[in-house]
Amino acid sequence: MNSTAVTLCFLLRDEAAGTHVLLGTKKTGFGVGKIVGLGGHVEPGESDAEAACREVFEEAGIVVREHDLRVAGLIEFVFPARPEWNMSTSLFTARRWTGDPVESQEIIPEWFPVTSLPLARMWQDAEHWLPLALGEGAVDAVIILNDDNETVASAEYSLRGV
Ligand SMILES: Nc1[nH]c(=O)nc2c1ncn2[C@H]1C[C@H](O)[C@@H](COP(=O)(O)OP(=O)(O)OP(=O)(O)O)O1
Repeated sequence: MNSTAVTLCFLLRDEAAGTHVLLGTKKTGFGVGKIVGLGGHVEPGESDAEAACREVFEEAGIVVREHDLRVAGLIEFVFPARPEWNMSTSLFTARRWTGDPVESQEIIPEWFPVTSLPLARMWQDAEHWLPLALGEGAVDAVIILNDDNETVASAEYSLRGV
């Protein structure tokens, strides 16, 4: 499958009210208007982990070190009607970082309880894989979108390391 390498990185913070995850409203580009994870394209010569750290800094001003990333899985997003949008997406979580989230040109960052994710405002497929990726293991998934490039035609996933 010819797909673009991208990353998503989910910062997790334990509070009295429970664990929260940093997501953000996309202001530009792919998925504009949706609440998404922080992340983006892996540049040539970069590892997935390097790209995740760079994107978190560019999109929210937060410094995450590679050794504080936990591998949370791999998702193939398949857009049969727009194969040029196909993405192979490395997922990470992190519980240690430096700084407070700041709005960037791309993202308005916001914390959400992991037990109350804003799924209605996210990509429709997120309900299938995001709760699993934020858990203890790692999720491997293949999400095939319908020709509207929004709704889910099929979602197959399995859990690693639980
Ligand atoms: N079906 C889907 N569900 C989802 O939750 N996230 C998806 C998705 N398909 C793609 N993504 C994510 C993966 C990746 O982090 C992001 C696309 O990368 P970017 O945010 O970098 O896109 P942009 O077009 O804004 O690119 P840049 O101009 O390079 O920033 O969209």
